[in-house]
Amino acid sequence: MADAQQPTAPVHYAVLVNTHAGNGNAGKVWPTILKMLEAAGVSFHVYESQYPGHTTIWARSLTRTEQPTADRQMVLLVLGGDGTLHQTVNGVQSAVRDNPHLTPLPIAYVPSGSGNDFARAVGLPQDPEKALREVLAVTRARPLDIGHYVDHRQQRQEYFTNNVGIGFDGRVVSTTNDSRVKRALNLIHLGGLAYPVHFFGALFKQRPFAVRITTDTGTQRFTKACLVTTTNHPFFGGGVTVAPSASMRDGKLDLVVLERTSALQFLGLFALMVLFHNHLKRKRAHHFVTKQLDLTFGEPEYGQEDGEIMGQQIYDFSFDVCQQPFWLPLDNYDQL
Ligand SMILES: Nc1ncnc2c1ncn2[C@@H]1O[C@H](COP(=O)(O)OP(=O)(O)OP(=O)(O)O)[C@@H](O)[C@H]1O
Repeated sequence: MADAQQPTAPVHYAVLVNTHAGNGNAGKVWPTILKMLEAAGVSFHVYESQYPGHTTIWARSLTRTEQPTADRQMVLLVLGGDGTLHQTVNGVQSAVRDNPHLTPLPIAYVPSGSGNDFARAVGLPQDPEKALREVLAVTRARPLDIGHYVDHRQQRQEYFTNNVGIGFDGRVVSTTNDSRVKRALNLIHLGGLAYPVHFFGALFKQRPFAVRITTDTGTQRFTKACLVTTTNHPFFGGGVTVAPSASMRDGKLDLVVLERTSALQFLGLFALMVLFHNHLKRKRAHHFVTKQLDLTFGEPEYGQEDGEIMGQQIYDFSFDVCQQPFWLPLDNYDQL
């Protein structure tokens, strides 16, 4: 893949802030980040998210109106979690899809969510202040893979930086983000415990299901699938290594299918994934690396994309890969 060298026009940052990310953590670090931006003397403007989905609208409109010129390179600097980054990528890419003459604006990122899997995948510090210092030293954008899917039933399409999970991880995310337990734990600053609580709930509630999978090499049908995750990089669920060898530069997506014969067997497989990352060697685990992918489910299942709820529905998706320029300190670019 070509390394997109950018013109060295002066950078202007559009800072897209979601103070609600990370159970409010982003709101706490934002005053410090703002002071650091002012102290660095960089040119910037702040766009604060007022409601879920607002960041997509900002990113889409900025991509249309702030195309790079010889005098100015606009960079979208995201302060939030994986969900906020997801919204930003969708704003940029949907604008370019509607008007292919547009250049996608590069995205910089200061992680302040609860999972921060994208930051982990690209080797960006999890500490927002450290990440900002590194981001401000970046001088050019470089492309990385992002996933794209078409939802045939709902007739819509979407982009993702991390993964789309249908089945077990979809259920954990959906029940956690939707739950009274999480709101109660948030009040006593223990929101992080909500995931383990719902993990064990999902372990007993998630029944095996059928899925038909078509990859570059053919079609296969599974009848006892429990987790069907299409991923752009190794991590999901806040640092769990679902696909250890997944690359953001190979122009391909990794698909991991875990089958379930009993709650105990699935728990064992999941434990291997969390502790030793060697789950893909087991008989009930299946791994595909593919440029294109069709997933067709027979029954309603829960889904998540980049840690955001997709709802419970009968999924019929086609996936492929495209590129997004990122304004990040990618010292490890060749290894991604
Ligand atoms: N003004 C707002 N009010 C309420 N929610 C918002 C607002 N703006 C954005 N959101 C929502 O905040 C949610 C959380 O954001 P995000 O995913 O970035 O953080 P996170 O879930 O803590 O991080 P991670 O995905 O890394 O675990 C998203 O679902 C987004 O839609």
